[in-house]
Amino acid sequence: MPSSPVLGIIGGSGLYQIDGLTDVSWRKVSSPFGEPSDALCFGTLEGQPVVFLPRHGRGHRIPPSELNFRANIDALKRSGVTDILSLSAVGSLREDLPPGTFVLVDQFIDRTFARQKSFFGTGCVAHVSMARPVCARLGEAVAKAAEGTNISLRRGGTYLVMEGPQFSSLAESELYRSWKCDVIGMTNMPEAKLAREAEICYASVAMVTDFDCWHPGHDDVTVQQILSVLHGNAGLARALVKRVAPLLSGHAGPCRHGCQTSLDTALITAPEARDPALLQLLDAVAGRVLRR
Ligand SMILES: CSC[C@H]1O[C@H](OP(=O)(O)O)[C@H](O)[C@@H]1O
Ligand SMILES: Nc1ncnc2[nH]cnc12
Repeated sequence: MPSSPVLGIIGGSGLYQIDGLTDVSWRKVSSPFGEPSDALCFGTLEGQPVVFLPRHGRGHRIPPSELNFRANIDALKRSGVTDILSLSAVGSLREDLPPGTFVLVDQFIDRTFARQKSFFGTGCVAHVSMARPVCARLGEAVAKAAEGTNISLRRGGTYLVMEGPQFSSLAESELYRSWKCDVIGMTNMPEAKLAREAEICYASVAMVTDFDCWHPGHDDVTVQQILSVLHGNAGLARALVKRVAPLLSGHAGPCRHGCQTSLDTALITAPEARDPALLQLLDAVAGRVLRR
């Protein structure tokens, strides 16, 4: 069980480093699940140990479908991370969430289909709950950190995760709006599922960069438009992270929402039927429950 909190930050498009870290060192962390997106940046932010990972790698080399989400989460777990804050660019599916708005996501609809979605498999099967995919304790810290700033933070929202890399068609965008989704992006799944399997608290701040393609009053989405809004927002995102970090020191003991004990009720494969080779891969992610 983790003793003191370590904050992991996954930076999305436009966020390839964070400011204000002391004792900084970029270190490669190996994972039995393959190559993480980049080296991890270890440091201290406002007295709090943090580990930063640029989701697409520095220079934005890796597209959403080719991200090795398992290696990224496994490497963060091996680095002692207890809480992950994801920062992501998203399109808005609602008139009242204009570009520049930050959404503290609390639900996801996973429409991805070409990704490895679990650490578990034949030889060790697990089914974790994703009913509440976001950690309420970490989410609360993010909301508190935004108070008194000029960040426009909307608490709660459903993030539709599409496969990409192409943006959605008008019919798809309208379909997701009819499902009452709030924002659309390409990366938070299976990231959130894997964080849950690895017993790491996960919260996501989705930064609206565009109105996707449904909005009659706006041009269709382009990368140029997304990046120009994002560069405007990056300072606010960094300020938010700086205020979240010290709040973690108040998080004594395991998360009461169960994020850090999610595997207690998830494993179904009988001990004698487990595959030793898979168990070895699961050493960091599930060692807590597999070793007992
Ligand atoms: C550069 S626009 C599309 C790209 O941005 C988002 O990524 P991230 O969540 O890492 O900020 C979106 O999901 C797409 O991958
Ligand atoms: N409209 C959009 N669709 C998917 N991913 C995005 N990331 C930023 N804007 C997006």
